[in-house]
Amino acid sequence: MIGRLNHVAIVVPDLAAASALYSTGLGATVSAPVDLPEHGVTTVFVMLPNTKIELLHPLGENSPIAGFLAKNPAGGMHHVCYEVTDILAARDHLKAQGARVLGDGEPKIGAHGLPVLFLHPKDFCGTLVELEQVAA
Ligand SMILES: C[C@H](C(=O)O)C(=O)SCCNC(=O)CCNC(=O)[C@H](O)C(C)(C)COP(=O)(O)OP(=O)(O)OC[C@H]1O[C@@H](n2cnc3c(N)ncnc32)[C@H](O)[C@@H]1OP(=O)(O)O
Ligand SMILES: [Co+2]
Repeated sequence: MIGRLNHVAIVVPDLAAASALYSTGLGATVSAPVDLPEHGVTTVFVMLPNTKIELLHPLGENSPIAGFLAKNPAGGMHHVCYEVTDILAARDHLKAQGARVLGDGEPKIGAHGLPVLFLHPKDFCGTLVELEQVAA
């Protein structure tokens, strides 16, 4: 059901410092920061030849990553995002097996303009999983 690894996300306390670490330090191509108020995050994408790294910082009052940053003040790996071609079929398949879909269970439009859903970390080996629907 899942396809390619779309991105690995890292929550960081300072987006500018993290961007510099990846661009100047590691020599990667790094995007400008983009605010996603619907998701309560600001994102920077690090482009790698085979996948992406998503640097995340909380945005607004009720950010879903505020608690994670409070617990991990230096930052830390936050989620992995796998591609699927039919996100509603994937969701229903996972729900039928008892996995918890976060939020209201309906896909939101994610950082790449495509539908995304999140699955509870306690149901996936302690790792928060994002699913992103891509073209078949
Ligand atoms: C848009 C863009 C995109 O790519 O398109 C994005 O990615 S947006 C990315 C940001 N959006 C999201 O993450 C949306 C989905 N996430 C959520 O709804 C929430 O973050 C959440 C429910 C996973 C956790 O919320 P929270 O931290 O406030 O809740 P709690 O503190 O009660 O956490 C419950 C338990 O899960 C653990 N826990 C929390 N976050 C994570 C994580 N990222 N990875 C692994 N474990 C985690 C906590 O330590 C705790 O464990 P213990 O009980 O053992 O202490
Ligand atoms: Co993500």
